[in-house]
Amino acid sequence: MRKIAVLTSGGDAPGMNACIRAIVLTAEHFGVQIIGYKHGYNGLLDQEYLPLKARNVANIIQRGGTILRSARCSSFKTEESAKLAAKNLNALGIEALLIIGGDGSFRGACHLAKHWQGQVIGLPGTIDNDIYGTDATIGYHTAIETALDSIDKVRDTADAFERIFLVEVMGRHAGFIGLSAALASASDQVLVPELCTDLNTEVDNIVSHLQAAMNKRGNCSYIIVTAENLWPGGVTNLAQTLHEKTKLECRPVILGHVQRGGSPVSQDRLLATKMGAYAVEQAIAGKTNIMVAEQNNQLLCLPIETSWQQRKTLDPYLVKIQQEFFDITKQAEHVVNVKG
Ligand SMILES: Nc1ncnc2c1ncn2[C@@H]1O[C@H](COP(=O)(O)OP(=O)(O)O)[C@@H](O)[C@H]1O
Ligand SMILES: O=P(O)(O)OC[C@H]1O[C@](O)(COP(=O)(O)O)[C@@H](O)[C@@H]1O
Repeated sequence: MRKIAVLTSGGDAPGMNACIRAIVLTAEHFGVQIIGYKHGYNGLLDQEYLPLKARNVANIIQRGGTILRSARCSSFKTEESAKLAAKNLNALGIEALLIIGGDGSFRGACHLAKHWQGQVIGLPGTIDNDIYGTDATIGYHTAIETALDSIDKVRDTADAFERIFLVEVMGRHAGFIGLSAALASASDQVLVPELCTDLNTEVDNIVSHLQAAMNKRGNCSYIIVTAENLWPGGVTNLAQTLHEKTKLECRPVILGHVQRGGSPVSQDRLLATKMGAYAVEQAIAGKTNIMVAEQNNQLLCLPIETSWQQRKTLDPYLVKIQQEFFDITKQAEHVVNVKG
C-alpha cells in the first residue's frame, strides 16, 4: 500500500476533522502517502485534491465542519461518473479510497467499486446516527449536546411564560437525535418517525397528554421535541393546530443547521480517531467494500451494504422510558405513601 485517498461527503458532522487527522497520522506512521479529495464526490470527478501531511491536520481536532469540504453530488449516480472517478483515481495511483459520510455516501462507494479495482472503505460520519451496524456515528453525540443546550434554554423561557414549545430537531428519516435530546432534556413528548405511525391521531394524543399534564402539574410549560420532515408544514403548522385545539400559547422553534456545527465533544473525537486509524489499518490489510463500525466499544468491519440494507432501530429501553414510564397518562392511579 503506497497511496490512499480520503474524502468527506453528504451532511458534514462534528468529528470529521478529527477523523481526517487520524487517517493522515496513521498513514504517515505506516509510510503511506495520503491525499484528500475536496467537495465530496465532486472532487473525484474534477480531480480536485491536495496532498495531506501531518502539518495539514495540526490544530483541527477541535474544529467542526471538514477541512476537505463536503457536498452532495447527484451526478455521481451515473455510470459515466463512476468510470471517470476510477480513471482519475488510477491516474494518481490511488490504491484505497476512504469515504467519511452517511449511507448515501456509502452507496456512492459501492457504485464506484463496480467500476474501480481499488479498495473502498466507509467511515460512518453523520449527525443522524442512522447507519446500521455501528452503535454511534461520528458527529451524533455532538449534535445531541447542541440540541440539548438549546432545549434547556427554551425551557427557561417556556417555564417563565408557562407556554408550550415545539422544538424541531434534525434527522431526515431517523429519530435518534430526537429521542436522545428529548429524554436528556426531560421534554414532555417526542415525535419521531419510528414512533409516529398515524399522524391523524397524533394531535389528539398530544392534546390528551397536555391536558393530563395540566391536571397533574397545574398551569405549566410543556416541551415537545419533533423530528424534521415529520409533520406536514413543520412545527409552525403543528403549533398553530395545537393552539386552535387548546387555545394555549404554542411556539415553534426550529434548531436547523446549528446542530451540524460546533466543536466535537470528546466521544466524537475519540470515535473519529479510533475509526480513522482502524480504517487505515484495514486498507493496508487489503480490505475492501467494508465500513468500519463500533459495537460495545469494539471496532469491527462490516460489508458496506449492511449500512443501508438493514434499518437501525431506536434503543427500545429509551423508548420504553419515554413512552411508558414517563408518560403522564400511563401512570398508576395510586401514589405510594413513603411515610407509610
Ligand atoms: N445510489 C447512489 N449512487 C451513487 N452515489 C450516491 C448514491 N447515493 C448517494 N450517492 C452520493 O453520496 C452523496 C451523499 O449522499 P447523501 O444521501 O446526500 O448523504 P449521506 O452520505 O450523508 O447519507 C450524494 O450526493 C451522491 O454523491
Ligand atoms: O444541509 P442539507 O443539505 O440541507 O441537509 C440537511 C440534512 O442533513 C442532515 O443534517 C444530515 O444528514 P446526512 O448526514 O444523511 O447527509 C439531516 O439531519 C438533514 O435533514
